[in-house]
Amino acid sequence: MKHSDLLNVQCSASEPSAMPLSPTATRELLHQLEHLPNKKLGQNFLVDGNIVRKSIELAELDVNSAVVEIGPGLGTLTRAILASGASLWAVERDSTLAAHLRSNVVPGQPRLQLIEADCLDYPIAAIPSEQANAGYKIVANLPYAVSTPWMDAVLSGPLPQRMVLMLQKEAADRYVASHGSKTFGAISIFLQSAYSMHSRHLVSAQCFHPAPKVDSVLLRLDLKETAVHFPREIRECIRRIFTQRRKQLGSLCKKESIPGLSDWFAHLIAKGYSPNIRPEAITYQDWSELIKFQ
Ligand SMILES: C[S@@+](CC[C@H](N)C(=O)[O-])C[C@H]1O[C@@H](n2cnc3c(N)ncnc32)[C@H](O)[C@@H]1O
Repeated sequence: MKHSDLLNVQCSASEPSAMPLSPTATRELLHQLEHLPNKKLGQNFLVDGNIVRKSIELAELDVNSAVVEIGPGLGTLTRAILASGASLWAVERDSTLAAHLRSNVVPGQPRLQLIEADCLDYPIAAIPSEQANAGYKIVANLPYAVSTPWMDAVLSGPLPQRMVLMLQKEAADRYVASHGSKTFGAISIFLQSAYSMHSRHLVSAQCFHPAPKVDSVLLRLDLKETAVHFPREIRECIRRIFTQRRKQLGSLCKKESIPGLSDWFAHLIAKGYSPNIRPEAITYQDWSELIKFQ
């Protein structure tokens, strides 16, 4: 994936009144709730209207959309998703914030189903499987600490048609890394085999309260028509191989018992790869061919 479409999104000056879209309003609301932002839960709340609008615009939502949100927090993005007419399934782990959402957002919004749970247990909230299979989108300002295990869980399917995600820049870099780079790994292969990157925007720390100490990126990913979905045992095998990424792929393949692995490796050599090739030097397209050898 190219990084040439990395754009900056500026924070906005004016803020709609219905949402806590300023650091002051957010501080006041947190004070009313007697709640201090929890660092471990990545509680950096969006306080910028431009970023909220940009997220909704990128998601292209309408009344027919089924959306999953991870970590609705104070409900800023949640309200904007609902204003599009979409139906929303959300999962929030923090009990104070879940109670706030239940009393302030859920009652007026029959299109919102909120569960208080860990997104690693409910990676696509509790969206019914018929709805998920019929097509859904994910829009979320993610808790950064769990974004990669959560993404791994999402990629086990059913796959969303589109994801508009606020992520720590380092995580986004890994997801869209090209082969041969130090950040290219198993998650890059799984994600890029199923999704194309539509756009990537750098987001200023000032767009959050409290301002995070890491850089943030708003990423839109669209499901490919030819999406490759790796079965669990192959994903685990690739993950094991990448724990020894500097070793030669040929010797790593010999240690694995996945059917078809040695045939796939022979196919790579026939295509012109060196027998001494390392896992990180294989393109995600060639990794995704592995499923044809099962
Ligand atoms: C970056 S904040 C986003 C809050 C809100 N969506 C916004 O944009 O202002 C991350 C949210 O995820 C919640 N969270 C953290 N870890 C979680 C987990 N494992 N499962 C579900 N929610 C989690 C936090 O409590 C917080 O509300």
